[in-house]
Amino acid sequence: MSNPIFLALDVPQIEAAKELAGKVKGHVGGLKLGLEFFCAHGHHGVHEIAQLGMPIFLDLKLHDIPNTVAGAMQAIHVLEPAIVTIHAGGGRAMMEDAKAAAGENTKVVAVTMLTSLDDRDLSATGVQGSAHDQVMRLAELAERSGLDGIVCSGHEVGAVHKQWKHGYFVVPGLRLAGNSVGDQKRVVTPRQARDDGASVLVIGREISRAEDPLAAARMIEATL
Ligand SMILES: O=C(O)c1cc(=O)[nH]c(=O)n1[C@@H]1O[C@H](COP(=O)(O)O)[C@@H](O)[C@H]1O
Repeated sequence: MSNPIFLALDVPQIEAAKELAGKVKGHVGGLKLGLEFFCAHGHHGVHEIAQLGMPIFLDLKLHDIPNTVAGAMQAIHVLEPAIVTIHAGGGRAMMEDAKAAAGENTKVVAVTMLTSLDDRDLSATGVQGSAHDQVMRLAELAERSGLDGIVCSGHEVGAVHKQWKHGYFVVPGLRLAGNSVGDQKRVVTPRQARDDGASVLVIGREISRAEDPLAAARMIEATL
């Protein structure tokens, strides 16, 4: 089984990102480049990181009208990302058009409810019900829209996996027991997420902010 860990390279400098990725090479299965990195370095930055030879997860969380999101997907086609994120809240037509515009080797996954939000945050946006209900609802919509999978927290991945047998499930918000959660609210351990059916484990600060990132990556790998 391939290593499910994707390291979130949430740093604005290319050299720092390369150095961090180089340190943990062989102990993570891929690299995630998000808004911070992409806004700073765009295609050039992605090419630089892709040279390290690991699968690239382009976490752009696209959310706009269908035509605009499809155009953005076409514009990143050339980068051949293994995974791209869009927001499920953009609705069915947006998700369908995003998938149609993506390269055939790119998995398009929809963010359901960010792991930094809890039930109270959801209610403050005017949405009724729990985080669990919201994730299940949006997962069903993403499946019907023809996407490859979703992004959700480890609190929901077990239930989503039962409902969507062959889905591809990306789980961030992962912490080792007792570690600081920071801005995350729906958190589980990497092992728990894996056992409950996560396909990809997104890990950022547990590795990137560790005194010894290689030791941290190896330790997390060993828990799986
Ligand atoms: O799409 C994501 O990757 C994502 C979705 C989500 O709901 N929560 C979430 O934390 N993420 C990303 O996962 C990473 C988590 O970082 P750490 O909390 O440092 O492990 C960040 O790069 C976030 O942008």
